[in-house]
Amino acid sequence: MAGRLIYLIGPSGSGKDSLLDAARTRLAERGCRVVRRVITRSSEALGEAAQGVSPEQFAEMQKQGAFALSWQANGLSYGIPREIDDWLAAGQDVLVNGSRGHLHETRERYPDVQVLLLTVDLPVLRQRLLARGRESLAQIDERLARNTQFSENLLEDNDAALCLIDNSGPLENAVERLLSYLEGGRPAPER
Ligand SMILES: Nc1ncnc2c1ncn2[C@@H]1O[C@H](COP(=O)(O)OP(=O)(O)O)[C@@H](O)[C@H]1O
Ligand SMILES: O=P(O)(O)OC[C@H]1O[C@H](OP(=O)(O)OP(=O)(O)O)[C@H](O)[C@@H]1O
Repeated sequence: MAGRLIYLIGPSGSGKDSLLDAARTRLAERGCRVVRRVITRSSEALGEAAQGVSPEQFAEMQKQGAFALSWQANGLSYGIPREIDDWLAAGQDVLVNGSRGHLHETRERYPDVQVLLLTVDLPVLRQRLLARGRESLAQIDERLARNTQFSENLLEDNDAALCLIDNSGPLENAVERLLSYLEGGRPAPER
């Protein structure tokens, strides 16, 4: 049986990278692969979460068909290596740090994709982006503005296939909800 493609989305700063990092070992124990993305952001070049490449390298990789999915956002290009198709075909679950903006295309290519939306209360989100200190104030405001565009649409769609995980509290709570989702198909109810 084919594995499940699980597509984790959420606002910038909602904790997608943190959640995947914190859950990495336990996900591996359950046979779930976390995709290492290709990003035109050099500071992530050494991280487990991403391979940093130049825009030229990215364009070349894209031309060679290296990506199963790819998108542009926040001035960066992101690619999901096409190896995920082999993993899925071999029955492995695959977790992707995805893009809200690319959800439609992802669903077209992978109709059975399972979508997890990570949410954080707005004041907490702003604080976390400021504390992360990776972007300038102007960039943070751009990211927060990008949220309004997506969050309302996603939540108003009343999309039954969308599963929500709140990360306004301790990260460990979100980790537990992610893992119980993987075990049962749906996370335990919010406490
Ligand atoms: N549950 C949490 N409690 C406190 N801080 C968190 C929590 N989750 C994430 N953070 C912090 O919030 C910031 C944004 O998280 P990050 O994983 O980079 O988000 P994303 O990948 O969605 O942009 C980081 O500085 C991270 O350490
Ligand atoms: O369409 P959106 O949902 O807005 O997503 C755009 C991109 O932003 C995030 O990446 P990244 O981890 O580089 O950014 P972040 O840490 O600020 O979330 C996300 O994983 C997408 O690749």
